[in-house]
Amino acid sequence: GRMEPFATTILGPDKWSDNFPIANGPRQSPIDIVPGDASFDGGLKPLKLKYDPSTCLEILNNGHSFQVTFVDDTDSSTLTDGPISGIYRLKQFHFHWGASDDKGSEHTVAGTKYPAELHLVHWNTKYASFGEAASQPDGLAVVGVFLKIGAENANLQKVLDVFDIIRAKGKQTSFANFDPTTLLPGSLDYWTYDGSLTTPPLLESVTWIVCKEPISVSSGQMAKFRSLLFSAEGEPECCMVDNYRPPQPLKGRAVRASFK
Ligand SMILES: CCOC(=O)CCc1ccc(S(N)(=O)=O)cc1
Ligand SMILES: [Zn+2]
Repeated sequence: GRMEPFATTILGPDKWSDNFPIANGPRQSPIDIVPGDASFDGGLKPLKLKYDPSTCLEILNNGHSFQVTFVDDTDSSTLTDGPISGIYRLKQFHFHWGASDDKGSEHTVAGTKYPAELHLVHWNTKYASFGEAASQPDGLAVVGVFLKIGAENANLQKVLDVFDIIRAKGKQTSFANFDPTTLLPGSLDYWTYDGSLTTPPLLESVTWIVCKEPISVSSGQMAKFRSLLFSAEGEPECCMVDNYRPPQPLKGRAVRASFK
């Protein structure tokens, strides 16, 4: 059946290349972002994120993270400008996190790991669907936002409050009228580079847009993330933690900065 990318009992990131040889490809994600090596590009536009909360549909535990999915049959929730051209539609957002506050993000900044990282996944409407876009070099655009330990995040809490319903793999529940804009940092300064999905199928179709400024999360809220399970009901309980892929080789790619 479908491979569980992170479940410790099966295959961790080091084994993915057996089934997905692209794991050793030229544009894999995540990467370590070295600010001093990023080149400022004055041609990069500000990100334009326009989200309609009424497109928010449900929240589910898919066995390797939890994700909030959106209705994407119209241009109601979109990403435009920034480093991309055209219109990309929001499909879902999800997170990656660690077993403790000293790790959990996928991208790192000069080697610094954050306790978690938010991914807002968008697909290029020049293609017919997410699935088709996911196989194209310009098919997807993912906005990454780091989470840093600090004040409790009231907007994030709205998501954490339904965790008891989706604790086990395969559980889902309706989740309406959530505005993902409330999870964005004050500044939308970003780094951008050409990369991939960070979990199988690891397709090299993602324009990565990583925000420089983190949002806050309290240590107690991080503990709530860790109450989710990789395992399904009736299976031995396996805490959903460390569902992040470590940084991958840059292989000559340029990382551009939208800011000086
Ligand atoms: C074509 C089927 O492909 C999928 O379902 C990929 C889902 C998927 C979406 C986003 C990401 S991430 N962490 O790179 O933002 C990984 C995997
Ligand atoms: Zn992700």
